[in-house]
Amino acid sequence: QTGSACSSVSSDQAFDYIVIGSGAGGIPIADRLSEAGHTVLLVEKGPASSGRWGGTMKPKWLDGTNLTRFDVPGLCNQIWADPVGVSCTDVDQMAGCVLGGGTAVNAGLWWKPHPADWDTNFPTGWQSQDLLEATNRVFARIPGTTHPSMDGNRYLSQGFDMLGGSLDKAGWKYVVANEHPEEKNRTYGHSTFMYSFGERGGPLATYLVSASSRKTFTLWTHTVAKRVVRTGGHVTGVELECNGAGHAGVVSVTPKTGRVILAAGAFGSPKLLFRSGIGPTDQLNIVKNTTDGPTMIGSESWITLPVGYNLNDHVGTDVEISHPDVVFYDYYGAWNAPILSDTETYLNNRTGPLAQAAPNIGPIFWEIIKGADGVDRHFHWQARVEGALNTSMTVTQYLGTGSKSRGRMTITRQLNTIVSTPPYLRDENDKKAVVQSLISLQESLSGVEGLTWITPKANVTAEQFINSIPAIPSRRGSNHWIGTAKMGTDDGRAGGTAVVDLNLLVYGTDNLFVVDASIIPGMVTANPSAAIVILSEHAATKILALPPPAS
Ligand SMILES: Cc1cc2nc3c(=O)[nH]c(=O)nc-3n(C[C@H](O)[C@H](O)[C@H](O)COP(=O)(O)OP(=O)(O)OC[C@H]3O[C@@H](n4cnc5c(N)ncnc54)[C@H](O)[C@@H]3O)c2cc1C
Repeated sequence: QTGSACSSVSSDQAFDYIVIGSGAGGIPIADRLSEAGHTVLLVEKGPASSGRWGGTMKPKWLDGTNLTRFDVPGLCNQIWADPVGVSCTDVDQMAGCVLGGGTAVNAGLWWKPHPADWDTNFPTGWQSQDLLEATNRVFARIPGTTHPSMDGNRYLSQGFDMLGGSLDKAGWKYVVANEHPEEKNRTYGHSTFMYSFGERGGPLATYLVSASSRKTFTLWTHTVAKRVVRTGGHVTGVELECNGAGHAGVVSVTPKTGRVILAAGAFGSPKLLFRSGIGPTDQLNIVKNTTDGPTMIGSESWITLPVGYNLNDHVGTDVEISHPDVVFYDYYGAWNAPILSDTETYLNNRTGPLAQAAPNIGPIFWEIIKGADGVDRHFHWQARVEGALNTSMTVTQYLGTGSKSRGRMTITRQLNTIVSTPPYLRDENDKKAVVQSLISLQESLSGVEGLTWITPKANVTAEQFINSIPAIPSRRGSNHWIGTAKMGTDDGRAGGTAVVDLNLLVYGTDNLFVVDASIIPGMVTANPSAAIVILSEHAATKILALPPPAS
């Protein structure tokens, strides 16, 4: 239904491609498809974020500038203090529902993937060799930086120096990570961020800028996609829900040749599939019993696929250490009561602590541990200056590539998505490797003068500690959700595990694709946004090469 504040979609308008969701997956592919000469509509349910796109959310000290909270690296953790109007309300996890999705709200960590990230879990055509060109294109546009402040200095680096120096003494090797993505075993380095010119940067400042310069590109914010409209396996348009602003009605794709790309994230894309009658029968029956029921596509046209299974996230384990050298900076305080000289240097030159990600992230370090099952498990450790004391560092261990545990997401009667089976440490060898990796860190830091372990305490073994933390998202979650519309050759309609094929086409359809974190078969080593942008680039090449659907 069209509400008064929503513009109705005109029925004579059609787009070659409709991309739903403007996150790490959606923006790059929308740009590439429009670059190829197609008409592209990018639909985003949230409001503008970055000032460049008309965003307005900001603290007082940014009044009079075109910057918002999303643009200033030092304000990136504001999402935790004040998520209202920014985070998704239909997902039981933290996710950005604004223009840019996760790339607008995240901490900007930006990693060139280790070759094993592709080679371990991805199928033919998606191996590290196949992804080289896409990787180069992405890093040419968004190179990332290890020193975001525009004067090249790193501010408040005491924590980095103490912890990095200690690892160095224990034999870990310093690397510039994105120059040597393959060196991820007992190595450490500075964080790399997608920031540019002292601001957030990333897809919003690159791909979206080039897309928007083309007449063929259209962006609709504040516009919620409800479902795709389809006849059998052919999608003819997208139904938009009025949520008080934006567009409403059914927007069509170009007859016969048009395509729809779901890029609404690891929860948003499955939700759209469920509401479009695509998924496991139990989930479709739930949707059938909601307000969607009367207009939902008939069960004779349902496409049964394992959407929502294969859910994964980095399993996170926080430890805390303290050292007298470490200096805390109150990044949360920078919202209401910033240090004036720091806002000045930031506003005047994009320098100083506010040009760096809160809460002073780094060092990052890596180790690979072989499990009893022979599988290499990649660990990514991420330190930040935050914790119980002013001299604390919280260090999060993430288990990535090689992890075997999986969970499931489902939908509720209220049409919210939930993590119904958390994916954490369900595999014994995952758990053993996590314990082993913690022991390895404890050993490496054992001789460091002045260093105190706050968590785990000295009288708790690594195993007891790991077992003591509940395997639930609030305690182990990393906001790196993937896998709910898995890519593969084993067609899920025939009992396989895959929802999309190697061109990211949803099985059982001829013009519906998924291009976001959902399609990733298994976890990558580090924070995943760069990997998702790379796969979006690669997907564009594949989709553009496909012949149009047979009419
Ligand atoms: C707080 C936080 C911090 C993070 N930090 C980092 C980091 O430092 N580095 C890193 O690499 N990764 C980080 N991540 C993870 C990373 O941002 C995500 O993995 C990535 O953005 C996922 O990309 P995506 O395209 O799958 O989905 P998203 O980026 O989530 O984009 C999905 C988009 O779809 C929109 N949408 C959803 N449903 C609909 C609908 N029905 N209609 C219209 N639009 C819809 C959403 O509003 C959103 O804009 C972080 C994530 C969070 C939440």
